[in-house]
Amino acid sequence: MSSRPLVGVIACRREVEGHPAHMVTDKYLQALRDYGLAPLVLPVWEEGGGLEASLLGELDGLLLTGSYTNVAPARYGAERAPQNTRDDLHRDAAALAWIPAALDLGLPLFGICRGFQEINVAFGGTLHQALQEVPGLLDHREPQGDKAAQYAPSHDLSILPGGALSALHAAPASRVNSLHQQGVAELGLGLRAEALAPDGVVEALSVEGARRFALAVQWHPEWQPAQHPLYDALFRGFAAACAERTAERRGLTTLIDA
Ligand SMILES: N[C@@H](CCC(=O)NCCCC(=O)O)C(=O)O
Repeated sequence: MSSRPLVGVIACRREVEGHPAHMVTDKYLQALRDYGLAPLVLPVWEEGGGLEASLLGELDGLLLTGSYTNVAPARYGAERAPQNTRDDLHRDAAALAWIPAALDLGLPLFGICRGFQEINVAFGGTLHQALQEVPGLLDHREPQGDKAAQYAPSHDLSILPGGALSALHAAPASRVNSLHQQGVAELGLGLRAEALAPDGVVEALSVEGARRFALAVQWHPEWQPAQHPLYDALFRGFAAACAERTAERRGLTTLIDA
């Protein structure tokens, strides 16, 4: 048996070569592997929410990745804005079923970009569908250029004191990349804002009262995490929580077997 904690990674459903497919870009899987974790891609289906939520109990962590698609506005009671054109209803169904199940199981939960937005919606929060159209807010979309330019840090970040993020990374400020059009409008009940962009947009959140790591960020820490102290701290914190869960799960298995 691998000693690496097993981390479920939500897939996106897209058409590939004319067929519906389940896919995750490699940088998410590679980052998990680099931090000592074993990623397992989880398929999503709209009917039944994909993989049965009870199977999450076989995992040591859950990663909700970024995606160019958006949570359907009907999921948070909004009309569709014209700038909001890309859905993945299969992923919406799976994410919104798995988030409460993962938290009930005490599974470490890490949300990135779309994953961050899904956690907010799962807790009853709402999203701005086009931040760049909201007076007073910055344009949070990626800069033009190659991937290195798009994923380079592009705005400041204030880390709020006394929270789960500041416990992982003590510096009160950082700079992060930014590749999103949507963002938190109202924060869901039971979530805590952990970091803010210069325009006040929530950039990181945690789940209050969660048994283990339950953090989500609007930026992309999976991009070269070892080169950025804040990104590195996030993956180290998630990996440590997953390892703790592995120890608990395997301890329980041994007790049941005895
Ligand atoms: N579509 C949402 C979420 C943005 C997001 O997750 N971007 C991912 C970019 C590709 C990647 O690096 O995985 C929005 O626009 O706000």
